[in-house]
Amino acid sequence: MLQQIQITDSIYYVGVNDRIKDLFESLWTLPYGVSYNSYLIVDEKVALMDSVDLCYSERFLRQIDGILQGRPVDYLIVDHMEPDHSGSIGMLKRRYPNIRIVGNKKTFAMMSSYYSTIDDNLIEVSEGDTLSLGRHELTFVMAPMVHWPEVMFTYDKTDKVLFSADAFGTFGTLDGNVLDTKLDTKHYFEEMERYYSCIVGKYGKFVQKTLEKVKSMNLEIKAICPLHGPVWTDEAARAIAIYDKLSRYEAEKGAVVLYGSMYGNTAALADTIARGIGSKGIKHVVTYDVSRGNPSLIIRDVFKYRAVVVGSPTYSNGVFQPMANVLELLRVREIPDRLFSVFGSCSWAGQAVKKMTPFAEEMKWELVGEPLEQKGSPDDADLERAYALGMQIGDRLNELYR
Ligand SMILES: Cc1cc2nc3c(=O)[nH]c(=O)nc-3n(C[C@H](O)[C@H](O)[C@H](O)COP(=O)(O)O)c2cc1C
Repeated sequence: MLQQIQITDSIYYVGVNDRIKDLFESLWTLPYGVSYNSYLIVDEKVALMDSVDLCYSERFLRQIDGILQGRPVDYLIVDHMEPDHSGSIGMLKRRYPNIRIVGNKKTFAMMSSYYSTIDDNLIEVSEGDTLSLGRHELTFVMAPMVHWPEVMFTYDKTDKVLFSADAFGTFGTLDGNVLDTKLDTKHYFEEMERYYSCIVGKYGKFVQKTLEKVKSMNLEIKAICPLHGPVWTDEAARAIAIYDKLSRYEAEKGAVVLYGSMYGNTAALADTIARGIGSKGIKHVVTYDVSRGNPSLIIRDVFKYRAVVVGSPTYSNGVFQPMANVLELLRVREIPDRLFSVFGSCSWAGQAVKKMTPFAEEMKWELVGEPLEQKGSPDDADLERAYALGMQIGDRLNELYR
């Protein structure tokens, strides 16, 4: 029989890798692919923890069959309804007609909207409810908005495993192994920052609430099983620390310089401002051309660094569209407490700088320096003003991170 991947004596990994999807949520690049994780607890009763994207149902069911050898799945625990995890519920229901589906009130409201035919054998649970599988006892912990409103965690008291839905998840397929102790975790941790910022980033307050709640429960946790990426055992504390830091929006000393440019004028200002910042000893200055830069890296870096500097040419009386798109991506994430500076270029009637400047107020960010706009190609005086703006940003960063 094919060797199965075990997390504990009676918990198996039955997830799948996706290297075909090129954009997660049709937005975020996947250079290392992504895994959809699911876990099987084999006891007197069998429980399956979430499912996988519909495209991978067949492979998923084969793995389950390989472990169960004809036994049915008794319970499907739905910690998260997003289609990359709930997509195979219909297949499971057809394969195991008596399967009982466990979720909370919000889970089932969503289930009826996504899969209207799945309406029987539902077990509704609330905060703190338990379910015994025989030896294993599962406790349900609500984690609303740790991505979606219906999200819950499931804690297995017996093996001390926390099934954490999308929390502590990361991009990247699971190649060769599943447990952190058996993987080179370096790129998973890098991808974790990008995953968190783009996927969960808007919901920092809710992540904090759930982290505090789980902490106050004093659970002994030997393994965290998220719905994407490695199972965290030895490195669980590091994964928790990253989620904690990012959900507090804690920024490092550094600047992200974002610009759009058709003919190089705004680009020249951007490089000059970046040098001004660097001249003050700021080592982390990351500059992106927003027409080409990967939006997920831009968002990740705005989560990471304190200063955000944006530059745009005036385009048809407004902000250059690629920059407007980036500002919108940042706006919806409601990242607090950043420094903000604005610059731009125009030819006859500048509008971009004027229209971008109120973004500071909207986000409650601190505006550093005078917004800078020049006409046509920047001359020496313009470049000197740009350099001085960069120095001002560097000075402010040095003040804040003494
Ligand atoms: C399609 C298009 C629309 C523009 N619209 C305006 C405008 O409404 N007002 C203005 O002052 N300049 C306008 N400009 C001029 C640019 O803002 C100006 O050339 C600027 O310096 C370009 O900066 P860049 O070299 O960074 O692309 C427009 C240019 C183009 C190509």
